[in-house]
Amino acid sequence: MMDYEKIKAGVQLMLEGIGEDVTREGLLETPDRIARMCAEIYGGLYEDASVHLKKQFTVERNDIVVEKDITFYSVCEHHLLPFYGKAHIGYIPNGKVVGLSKLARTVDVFARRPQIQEKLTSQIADALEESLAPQGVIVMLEAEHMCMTMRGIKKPGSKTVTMVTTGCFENNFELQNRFLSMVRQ
Ligand SMILES: Nc1nc2c(ncn2[C@@H]2O[C@H](COP(=O)(O)OP(=O)(O)OP(=O)(O)O)[C@@H](O)[C@H]2O)c(=O)[nH]1
Ligand SMILES: [Zn+2]
Repeated sequence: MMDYEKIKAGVQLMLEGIGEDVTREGLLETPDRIARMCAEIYGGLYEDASVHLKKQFTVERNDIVVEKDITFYSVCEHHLLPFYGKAHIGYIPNGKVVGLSKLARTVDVFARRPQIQEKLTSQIADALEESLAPQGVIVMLEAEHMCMTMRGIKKPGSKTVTMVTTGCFENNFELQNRFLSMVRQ
């Protein structure tokens, strides 16, 4: 599990490093606050998506399922700054579906870790692929990276869009376009 004492010591060192007075009132509890926050924003490190995807329902028809505009917050592993936006997930079942909330839970399991957007996108797709064995999965993420906006190149409003396809969505542009038009509706 997470080592709160290490996190607190690290935060204290960083504050000292930037020249802050760690004994002033406003900062006194900050290492502890950040340790508690880490449990929340990096809690996905201790979660297994397959637990959420275990319960499945049988369906008679294998029509496309799309869950779109799933808000997510993650942290870029290069700068530890937030990136956040919307996840859109589509799949074509193979006789089984999962509860809709479980798609959003799967996004959270992988978003709540130090991440890069490409890996987050493929981890979501792989988890669905493995647990559900559908005919195909498509995952698209659109996000703003604070390391691109508040520092460095400073390009507010720029969006990073990533997409991963598996199975029947791979190289099938008609199916991909169907998903995209449902997402854009
Ligand atoms: N591929 C990818 N890159 C990311 C993501 N989040 C942040 N980055 C980039 O990671 C790169 C790290 O580059 P470095 O050159 O090592 O770091 P840096 O000097 O801080 O880079 P600048 O942001 O250009 O100032 C930057 O180009 C970031 O824009 C992500 O989710 N995916
Ligand atoms: Zn970054």
